[in-house]
Amino acid sequence: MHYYGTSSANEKGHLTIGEVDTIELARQYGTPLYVYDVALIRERARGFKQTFERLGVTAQVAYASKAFSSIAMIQLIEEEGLSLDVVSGGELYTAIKAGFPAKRIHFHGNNKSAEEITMALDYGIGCFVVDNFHEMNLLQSLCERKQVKASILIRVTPGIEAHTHDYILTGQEDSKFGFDLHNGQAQEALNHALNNQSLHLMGLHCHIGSQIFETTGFIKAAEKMIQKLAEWHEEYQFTSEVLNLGGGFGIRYTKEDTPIAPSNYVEDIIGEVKRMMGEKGLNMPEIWIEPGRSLVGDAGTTLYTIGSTKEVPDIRTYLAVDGGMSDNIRPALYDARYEAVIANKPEAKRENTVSIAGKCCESGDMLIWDLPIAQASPGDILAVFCTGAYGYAMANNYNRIARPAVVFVENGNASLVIKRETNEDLLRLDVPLHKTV
Ligand SMILES: Cc1ncc(COP(=O)(O)O)c(C=O)c1O
Ligand SMILES: N[C@@H](CCCC[NH3+])C(=O)O
Repeated sequence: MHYYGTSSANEKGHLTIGEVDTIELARQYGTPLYVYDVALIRERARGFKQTFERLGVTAQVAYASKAFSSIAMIQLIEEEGLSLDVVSGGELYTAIKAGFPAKRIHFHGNNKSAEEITMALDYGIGCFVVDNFHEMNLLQSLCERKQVKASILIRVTPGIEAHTHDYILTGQEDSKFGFDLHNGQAQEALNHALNNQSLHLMGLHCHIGSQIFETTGFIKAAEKMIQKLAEWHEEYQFTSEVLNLGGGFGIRYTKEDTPIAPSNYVEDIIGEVKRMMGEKGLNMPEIWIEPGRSLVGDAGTTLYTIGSTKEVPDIRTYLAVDGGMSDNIRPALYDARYEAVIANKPEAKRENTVSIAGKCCESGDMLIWDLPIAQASPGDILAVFCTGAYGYAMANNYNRIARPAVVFVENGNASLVIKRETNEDLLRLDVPLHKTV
């Protein structure tokens, strides 16, 4: 049994997180329920920050809030002194409502609308990560109209094939994101930005993908960007104030996953960046990174109540829970793997093998195939680990299933940070037939 963060078993033999009994949580808040181990999020945040401090490198660690965004989550990130990456008007609005300092917000996205850009300019955010020429022109004209100047990074695709699922690859040449670094697009973007009074070009950004275990891809991407920076320094006297290396650091979901510690990712990559910048005779820029999954992924656990069972003789046993692809679409979307235990007896011998089915009307709604598990009965609580990133964030109302609640636990206390949706909530945007609005 692999216990993450502050997880443990108490004297009743129940799984605890943040010194709170998960069975009590299930009873009090209902299931499905996302439970976040706040101490583990703090530990991860501090780990990233302190590594940069130890290396003597000026840095911004921007939490990629797409992994999990809520008012409380953003406030926690602010408490830990990180910056924030947002990718939509909704994430930006959440951040502002959470009281997050606009100057430490970086705005991403491959198709930001005029409304979103206007909103970001009005809030006075710190940086736009410009993805394409359409956005560059739009941003420029909106800045001119408002008589303001925007700080920008240019997002480049360095042509790196990281080893991860195809759907979460982003740095390869054939990608919808960013300016190609090698076919002249990035240079054209640089020229455009440098010749524009409304834009202040701070540097380059790249993000090669997600759930990556090796540092080689990050280092190769950095090498390609540094090579370009050296060429542009010579040709345009352009000095990059910032080099943003994106996020993508992998985490352990199952025993097959072998990530390195977050601090080691940073040490390895930054060591090489320093060396390469020195080799090219360039000043070390401020380094920005954007971890999402590695800050919150293993801090999240989903609690479900076990319901029906179906035996397919000589083939398998299906055990159904009261959630599924509506609260965790990752197995269906990426063939993602998870581990789980029965939370009321995490230490019990796992002598059975079952497959955990969701309750959606979809054969593909399977959370875990062939899970070794203790004897389970209806009413037992199943805890699925590592659902903290892209779990709630990608939750949906398929089959009109209401989205679960989210609680934060820390030092023996639990607090509700997102309420459970109700059936009434599901109707709040509906307009009855023949009624005009
Ligand atoms: C631009 C960018 N930055 C950061 C992230 C966060 O990635 P992860 O959650 O893998 O750290 C993503 C998502 O892959 C991204 O697209
Ligand atoms: N949502 C994806 C990762 C995409 C990250 C955003 N660029 C996942 O669950 O793994």
